[in-house]
Amino acid sequence: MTLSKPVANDVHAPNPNTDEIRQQLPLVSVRNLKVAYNEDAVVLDGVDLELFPGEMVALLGSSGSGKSTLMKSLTGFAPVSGGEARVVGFDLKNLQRGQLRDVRASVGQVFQQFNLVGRLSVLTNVLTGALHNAGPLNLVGGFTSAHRKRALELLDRVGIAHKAKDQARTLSGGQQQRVAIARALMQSPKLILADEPVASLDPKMSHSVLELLQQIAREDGIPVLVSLHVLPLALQHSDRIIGLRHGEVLVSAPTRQLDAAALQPLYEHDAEEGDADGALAA
Ligand SMILES: Nc1ncnc2c1ncn2[C@@H]1O[C@H](COP(=O)(O)OP(=O)(O)OP(=O)(O)O)[C@@H](O)[C@H]1O
Repeated sequence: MTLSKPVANDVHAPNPNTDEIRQQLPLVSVRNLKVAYNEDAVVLDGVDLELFPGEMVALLGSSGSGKSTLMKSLTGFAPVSGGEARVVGFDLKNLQRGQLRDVRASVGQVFQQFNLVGRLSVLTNVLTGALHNAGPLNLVGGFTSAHRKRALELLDRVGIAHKAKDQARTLSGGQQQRVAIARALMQSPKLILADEPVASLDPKMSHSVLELLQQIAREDGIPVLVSLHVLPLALQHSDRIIGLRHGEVLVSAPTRQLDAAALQPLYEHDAEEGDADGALAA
């Protein structure tokens, strides 16, 4: 059985829209960001990041460099201790009452461990994505036929409509990640954050899931920020790469200008921990 859906445009070719993309307003604009959990735990310092509609941006860095923290700061799960952070039109340092909920409703999230409810059907898992925007719905009979139609369309788009009635826990890892992506799309997100979405998948599935995210970025105009540990995957599946080292941006460039050697400094001095070797593996 193959999980690969035909890709409408060639995601292996350089994004033809790269120059036009950067003439639009960014959906994420972070300047001089500092994240400190406390005085002794400054995790990010002086980080700049912009995400534009339609681009897939890979976030690289060795373990502990701050990738997850940067993603968490964009949805208020890590504190913006200094600098500026604007996300989908909201100033995270000056949110009005209720606006944090609005930010989170606008940001689809995909995780390494999929975070599905295993005993529920695939369809119900996708439907839960609608809860972000839908007020007091509940899982039992609370969804409209329009919700169900949309969820089925999304399952078809990610290539697993035939699994809609199956329990989520019976699916393979690659299939579960596709369900998680469909659930994120059910939110009608303005931005997608994917924190190590392929770390639990084999190489073939990893390519397949990253192709899907790239396709969504391009076709829907949604920026996708994806953290990765494997450089060849980042080089193949992103328009731009941001590299963190000890909480600071060391690399920020279009992917076409980079190669493995240019990214190596992100992992230097960590070799004894095995991080560089792991990152360079295909
Ligand atoms: N809630 C917290 N309180 C204090 N320190 C934290 C907290 N969360 C993370 N950190 C610290 O922040 C640093 C960066 O962690 P983070 O999880 O962002 O790194 P990462 O690059 O995502 O790592 P990995 O690739 O291993 O997931 C680490 O030193 C970590 O111990």
